[in-house]
Amino acid sequence: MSHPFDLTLYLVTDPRQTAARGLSETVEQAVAGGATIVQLRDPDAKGRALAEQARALLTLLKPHNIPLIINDRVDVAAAVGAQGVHLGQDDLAPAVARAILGREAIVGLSIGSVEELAASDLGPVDYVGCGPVNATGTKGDAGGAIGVAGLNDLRARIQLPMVAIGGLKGEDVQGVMEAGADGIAVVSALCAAPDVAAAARALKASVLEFRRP
Ligand SMILES: Cc1ncc(COP(=O)(O)OP(=O)(O)O)c(N)n1
Ligand SMILES: Cc1nc(C(=O)O)sc1CCOP(=O)(O)O
Ligand SMILES: [Mg+2]
Repeated sequence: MSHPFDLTLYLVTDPRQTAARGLSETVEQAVAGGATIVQLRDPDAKGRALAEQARALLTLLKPHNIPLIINDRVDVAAAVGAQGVHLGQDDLAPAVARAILGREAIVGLSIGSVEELAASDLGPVDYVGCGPVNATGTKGDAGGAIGVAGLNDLRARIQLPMVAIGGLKGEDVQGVMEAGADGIAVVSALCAAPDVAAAARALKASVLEFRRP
């Protein structure tokens, strides 16, 4: 049984977009506004630097009982005792992450198409991240936008908790939630917002308003 988690409002961090405000300050404000889960994503960071960032975020998130997910780096997640890891189709396989991190770890997997779904072992997976729903400037190697229709298609085939990701703004929330997502994962809508807490509050209220009963 993995740590409890709530996909309602999933903050994914980005080193460029948090540079001015600072990583910890950005995460703190997002949590104040209602972010329910946080992923540390810094694809260019070396392991030691990533581990230091992760430890700082764990200290910050612990009193709020909010899980920290490490993007890609199962070794760093294990080293710092993070609650989970998010893996893509080219990262370590979920079964390997599960074997390393144990049964309590939250293991997320990216699925961007029916073909990727067919090639994936969802047995060791706790939730899926589906997208990009829209075009995004945050991830240079993201696949083509799948839109709400693509999300609908994946929802019909996947029983696991699902978070939608990719270019999501307030105006997209109704569509992705009506397609059956359990929440939204965002980088720029929070990290680049002038008021992170206010942006988080507004996004979360919208997710809760439009979530399927
Ligand atoms: C919640 C969530 N969903 C999808 C991704 C993308 O993961 P991946 O495809 O491995 O790409 P990178 O983020 O590693 O560049 C994610 N990170 N989080
Ligand atoms: C990290 C990530 N993964 C994606 C996927 O489709 O798997 S899109 C993405 C970046 C999302 O950033 P923004 O909210 O700024 O568009
Ligand atoms: Mg990855």
